[in-house]
Amino acid sequence: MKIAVIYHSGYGHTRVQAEAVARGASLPGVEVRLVAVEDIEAQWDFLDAAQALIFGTPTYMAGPSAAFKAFMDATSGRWADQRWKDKIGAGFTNSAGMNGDKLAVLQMLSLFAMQHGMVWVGLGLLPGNHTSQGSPEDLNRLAGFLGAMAQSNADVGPEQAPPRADRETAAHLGRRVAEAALRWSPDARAA
Ligand SMILES: Cc1cc2nc3c(=O)[nH]c(=O)nc-3n(C[C@H](O)[C@H](O)[C@H](O)COP(=O)(O)O)c2cc1C
Repeated sequence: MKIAVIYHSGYGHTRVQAEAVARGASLPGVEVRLVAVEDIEAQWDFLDAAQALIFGTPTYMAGPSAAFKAFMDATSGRWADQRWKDKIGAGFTNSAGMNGDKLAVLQMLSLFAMQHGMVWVGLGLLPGNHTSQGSPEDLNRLAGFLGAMAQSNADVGPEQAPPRADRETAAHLGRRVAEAALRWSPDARAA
């Protein structure tokens, strides 16, 4: 079972989120590879062989970063022959605003996966921090559903942001994708 976490991070915050996704996806029998889009040329074979692809980008100007969009565009040959059809897909994004238009990015990532004929796995968590009993320490404190959201204060580095709740939310997504891929794979069904 192979899972690739493909991400871009301009200043390191989304890399922290990507590492948390990879940690969560690292179940027994699962090989997880973190792939920065800068290194994509050496990783296409791994992506093609993977059962699940998890996409992550910072939210820049209400969309994915230009570097991540360049990766998306570079997959058009694979789209044309639907080489990634039926792989599991999921997504995450990080930005400075609590909202910051992160949903627009998750929508774009999910549509990207749909164009490839993939099977999208959402976060699968109820919202945290949305009642008087809630706390910013809650999982899914940003109340995303389509994927994992994280928020990083704009004046601190990746050693401080995104905070633990968002890192654990990211790990939850990674674990959920790995579990879904294990259920979905024909090899797992035969076992
Ligand atoms: C060009 C640019 C555009 C940005 N646009 C947004 C935005 O639309 N919404 C938001 O909340 N934050 C925005 N930010 C803040 C980043 O999303 C935030 O700093 C994030 O943590 C950067 O992640 P990174 O360190 O992985 O690059 C923007 C930052 C940059 C550099």
